[in-house]
Amino acid sequence: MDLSQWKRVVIKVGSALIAPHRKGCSSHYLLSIAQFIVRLRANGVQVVLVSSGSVAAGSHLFPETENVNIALKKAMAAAGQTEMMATWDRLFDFPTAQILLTHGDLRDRERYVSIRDTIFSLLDNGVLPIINENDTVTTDDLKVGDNDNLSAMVAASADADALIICSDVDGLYDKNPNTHDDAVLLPEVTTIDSRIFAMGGGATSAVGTGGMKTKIEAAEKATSHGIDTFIVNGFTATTFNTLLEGKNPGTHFRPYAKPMQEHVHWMTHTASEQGELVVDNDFDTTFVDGQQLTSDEIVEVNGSFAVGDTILLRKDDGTRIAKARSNYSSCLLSFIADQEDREFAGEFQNKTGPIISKKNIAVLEKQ
Ligand SMILES: Nc1ncnc2c1ncn2[C@@H]1O[C@H](COP(=O)(O)OP(=O)(O)O)[C@@H](O)[C@H]1O
Ligand SMILES: N[C@@H](CCC(=O)OP(=O)(O)O)C(=O)O
Repeated sequence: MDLSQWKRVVIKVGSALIAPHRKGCSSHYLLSIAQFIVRLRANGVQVVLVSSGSVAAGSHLFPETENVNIALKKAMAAAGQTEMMATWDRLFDFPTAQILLTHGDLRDRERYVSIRDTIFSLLDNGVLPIINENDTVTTDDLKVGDNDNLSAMVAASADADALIICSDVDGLYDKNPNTHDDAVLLPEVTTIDSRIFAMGGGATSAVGTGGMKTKIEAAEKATSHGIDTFIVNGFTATTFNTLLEGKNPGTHFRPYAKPMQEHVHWMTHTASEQGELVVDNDFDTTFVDGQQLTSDEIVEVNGSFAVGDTILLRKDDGTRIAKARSNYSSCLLSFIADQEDREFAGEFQNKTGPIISKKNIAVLEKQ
């Protein structure tokens, strides 16, 4: 871990640190995080903050504690968000900016690029971006659902060197330390595999979302982009002094030695498929030597997608092969795949170009 190499860092702060008693925001734990941000910036490191806590911060404004439905949670988020932003803003003597996002924004390539450009413009002008999910407008289909995964998507979009997830525990343990006295902390994780995923349970606090499961998912997203990822305890000020000394105070997930290319990473970890192409079971999945998918190999076109949308390629037996950018709409693909005259279909495709281009294919490793 070499802090002097960090140019850009994303720090994610969990709800328990923002509103520990659900009586509005408290700056109690945020002070040491704010000091850490100030020190990093003084050392020339650009910082992006992903802050949870709008629901936890706003809940005290609503007397209803039983039957908290989705509409009420959204109202808490709307009210808590301003309180949370005001609390952060008071802690800094430089400007802050609020960015509220949904998965619908991040999975759209144009909007994703626009978000990235905005983050860079803010950073280049000394403004601290503070990001949260736009809870009031999300639907099941549109939301990321937890800020751990959101912070990893943000870290990838901002091309960060490190992602620091500040939580209410010291890091990843081999089992939940809140329910197992014999749980052991893992200081370092080099490979995120099913064994690591099996360790991560859900949240046990009243305010957290996702627990360790979503933090491990976030670490997988970030490390595959080449980003050093840490889960640390945000309750203790020593955490941040240790980080500034270049030491790891929690769990360090090592980045991939060979990170994915940027657009392949986005397709794999951020974009969600708008439809799917089902291909023959004997389809060669290596995509080598300029080999191209032809309409002859398409068994079925599912869903409705436009040119440029991300689609899933899967075999007839259900095996997920790859995510790719479609150069054809679902209508056009159905049309050529349904042609009985295969020569016409072949010629049509030769003239129109490849259905998917090699540079826009993200092969899914876990098949
Ligand atoms: N293997 C594990 N190691 C550490 N914490 C775990 C583990 N499994 C589940 N957890 C739970 O994850 C919680 C942290 O996640 P969460 O409550 O979502 O916090 P945050 O608000 O910081 O995102 C811990 O308090 C703990 O209860
Ligand atoms: N967007 C939500 C936070 C969701 C979330 O992931 O919370 P946490 O597990 O505390 O990071 C909010 O602001 O309340």
